[in-house]
Amino acid sequence: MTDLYQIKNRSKYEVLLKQLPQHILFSVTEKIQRTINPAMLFAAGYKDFYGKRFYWKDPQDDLIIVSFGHVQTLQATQDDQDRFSYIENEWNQIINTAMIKNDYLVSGTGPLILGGFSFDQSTVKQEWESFANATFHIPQIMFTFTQGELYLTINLMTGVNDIDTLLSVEEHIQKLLQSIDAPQLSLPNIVQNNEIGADHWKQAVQKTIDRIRNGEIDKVVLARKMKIEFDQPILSEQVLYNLLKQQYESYIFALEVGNQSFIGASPERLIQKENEQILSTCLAGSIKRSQNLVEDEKLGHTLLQDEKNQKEHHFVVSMIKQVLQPFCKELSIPDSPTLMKMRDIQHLYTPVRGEVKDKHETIFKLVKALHPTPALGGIPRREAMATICDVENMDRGFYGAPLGWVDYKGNGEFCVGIRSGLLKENEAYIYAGCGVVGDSNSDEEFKETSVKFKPMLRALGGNE
Ligand SMILES: C=C(O[C@H]1C=CC=C(C(=O)O)[C@@H]1O)C(=O)O
Repeated sequence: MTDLYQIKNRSKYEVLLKQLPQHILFSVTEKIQRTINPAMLFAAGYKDFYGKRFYWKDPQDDLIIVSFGHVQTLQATQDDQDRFSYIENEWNQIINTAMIKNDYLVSGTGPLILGGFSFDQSTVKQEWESFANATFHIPQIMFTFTQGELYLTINLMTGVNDIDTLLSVEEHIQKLLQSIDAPQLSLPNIVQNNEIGADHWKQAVQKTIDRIRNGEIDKVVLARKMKIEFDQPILSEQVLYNLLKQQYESYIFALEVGNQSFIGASPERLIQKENEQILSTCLAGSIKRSQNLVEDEKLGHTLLQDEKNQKEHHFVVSMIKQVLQPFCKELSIPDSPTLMKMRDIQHLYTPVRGEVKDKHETIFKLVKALHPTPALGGIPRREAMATICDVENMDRGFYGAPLGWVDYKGNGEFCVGIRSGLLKENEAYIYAGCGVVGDSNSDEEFKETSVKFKPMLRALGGNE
């Protein structure tokens, strides 16, 4: 049993809160001396915060964020609005009047917004009914695991009963810390497993190859989905535990919105910004892995030499370079890609580093300019998006979309939400796509998407 948790300086904050006007974000950050397993902490929030939890881990485990509750939701719902600028403006307005108590100059602490943008501004939401074109939350309670330390940020929007609110937040934290325990991990049983419209999808790929060969477009990324049904509701923590065990070299995320949860293990960074420094990733071009070391190396070598995959990759590198150049004093991009090896698949990988001209430029601007890169959309962007809309016959929702966090200085990080799925009570939808170019073959692309389903299928307890 842990000792009782108390907010440091609570009485000081109570005095302060009495003086603050209403509708102001009040945020305090403290360092706490406890050893906590982040996934168990996430699970401990099931009772009080189901539907309002968030989990984020970057590939190196440099930063892990676990949050509970929402003090404010920022959503873009209109189809004709610039959702990136809208969220940026809303967040700036909140920050401009906020009272922030954070003595630590540590990235990922203090008030943040957590969430993401949908892949496109689709009006048909299909299974994604709880997710808007942009869905971000300011959490009420947020734990940040970074640089070997643990930070706790508490947020509240000032109103009428702030002292009571602060007390109830303290109680919630106590309860969370006391209920950290190994959670019930056995997954529900799969009763049905359905690759939706497999034949239709292959035809769509062929149609796209024809358009590319006709010279209408250069590259389009096409995706498909599977629906998995369980005999009982499936919970974020059950899947999260498996992803953390099986895909630890990835970004691992879970964003709960009511009874839906967007969850995944993505190897792809869209953009990271910390003051002047930015980092983006070109990831495109894939081949399976082999258990046999020699065979696996051969596969990697084949991928590095393969013209079709090189072409797919090159479209991404040149677009990211073109988009980031105007923002940067300098950009550093290796001349040729290397391999990124994940458990089931290997990719061509090129990191892009830069130093921005204006350190106050927010990450929103970079996300807006980059999304979707040709690793998820295509070239030219507008025509590729129209093709996706025309032939894919599904709503991508948050699949393939920017997901991450932004702090009160405009810094943050977004991954690309691939190798992911949507949990919705007894159902899960999982998504996978691949780059189509002129020399693609629809059967081969189908096989590639089957490999890309594997991480989520395994985490859901399915046969891979
Ligand atoms: C669209 C996906 O992967 C992208 C990222 C890496 C490699 C890709 C490829 O080789 O096609 C895709 O561009 C997905 O996993 O659903």
